[in-house]
Amino acid sequence: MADMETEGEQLCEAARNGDVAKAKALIESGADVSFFDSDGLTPLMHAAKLGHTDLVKAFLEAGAPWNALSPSNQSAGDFAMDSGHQEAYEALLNAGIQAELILGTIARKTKKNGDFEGDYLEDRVTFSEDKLMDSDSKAVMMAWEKPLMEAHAKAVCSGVGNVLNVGFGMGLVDTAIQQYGPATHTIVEAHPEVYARMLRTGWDKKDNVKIIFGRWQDVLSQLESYDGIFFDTYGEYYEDLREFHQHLPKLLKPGGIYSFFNGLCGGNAFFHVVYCHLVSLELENLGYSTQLIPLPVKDCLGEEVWRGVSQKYWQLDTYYLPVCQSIEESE
Ligand SMILES: C[S@@+](CC[C@H](N)C(=O)[O-])C[C@H]1O[C@@H](n2cnc3c(N)ncnc32)[C@H](O)[C@@H]1O
Repeated sequence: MADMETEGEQLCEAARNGDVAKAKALIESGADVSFFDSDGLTPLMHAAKLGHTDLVKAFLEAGAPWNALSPSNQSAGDFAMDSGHQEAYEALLNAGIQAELILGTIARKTKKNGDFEGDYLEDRVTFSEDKLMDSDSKAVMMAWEKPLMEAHAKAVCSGVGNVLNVGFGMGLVDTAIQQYGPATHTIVEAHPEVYARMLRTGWDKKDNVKIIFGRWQDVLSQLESYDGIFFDTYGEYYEDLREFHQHLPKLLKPGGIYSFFNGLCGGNAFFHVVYCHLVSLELENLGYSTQLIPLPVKDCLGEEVWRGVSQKYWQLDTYYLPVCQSIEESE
């Protein structure tokens, strides 16, 4: 045990010194590449912090976890990114994308807005002026997202015509979509209380609105094809988003625009970058190009926003709004 610890410490030291030969010798003699030192840092984090790319690669090849987190919730990729070590950053980014393509260890196992037990659709929800919460005080939707929802609406309504939104929440995106006067505006919503509130507030009375109550997975046969589609559900996994994407060729008209709430790994800057790449790659394989439009969100996200909410689902300064369209048409 003591030996393992000493070897681990030595590996961290070799990482800090950029000593590739020493690090390789230690790894060969059985030193643990996933060792955390007394500061809670791994050899990979030390190497990334100081931009020792050869070591970053050697540790990754030896099986060091790319997604280990320091006590301040930073991964090796965050350290490389923050210190401006481009090469080390790219090596970590590639490792992250490859690992997630195969294993999906992060976002595939976390639901939107955090990991939680139970079925959200059977829970009670509470509405207040600035948020919609589930029974665990986790935010389903919050008013700070209004400018983002307006930007999403603008993107998916750029050609107006027929628009589809999946997930009503607080109706922010739908209110914005209405302002563009689409010919038809279809809304899919699965939560009975959210649906009841839609009826109470007259959404079913709007001329161009068609509400489909149910999980999108269960009502696909009632959907048509659309000029603009927005997707923003809650209590679902990354796998559900991927599954929705499989239906895009049927749901999106030629020339149509698709966008989704990009909250992927919103608690960690590097993981977020990995997932932005991953989702873009997966969409590309389906024939769609993805443009990520940066929108600053720091100013609308003071600490007070999260009062009473049990989990901050977004902690980054910039939101990357995805705008997807068929590769053929975007060329
Ligand atoms: C984050 S909110 C949407 C917020 C919305 N974009 C807005 O602007 O207010 C997610 C919504 O998706 C709904 N939802 C969750 N799972 C769903 C599913 N499988 N199918 C349809 N709606 C779903 C939730 O009940 C919730 O109303």
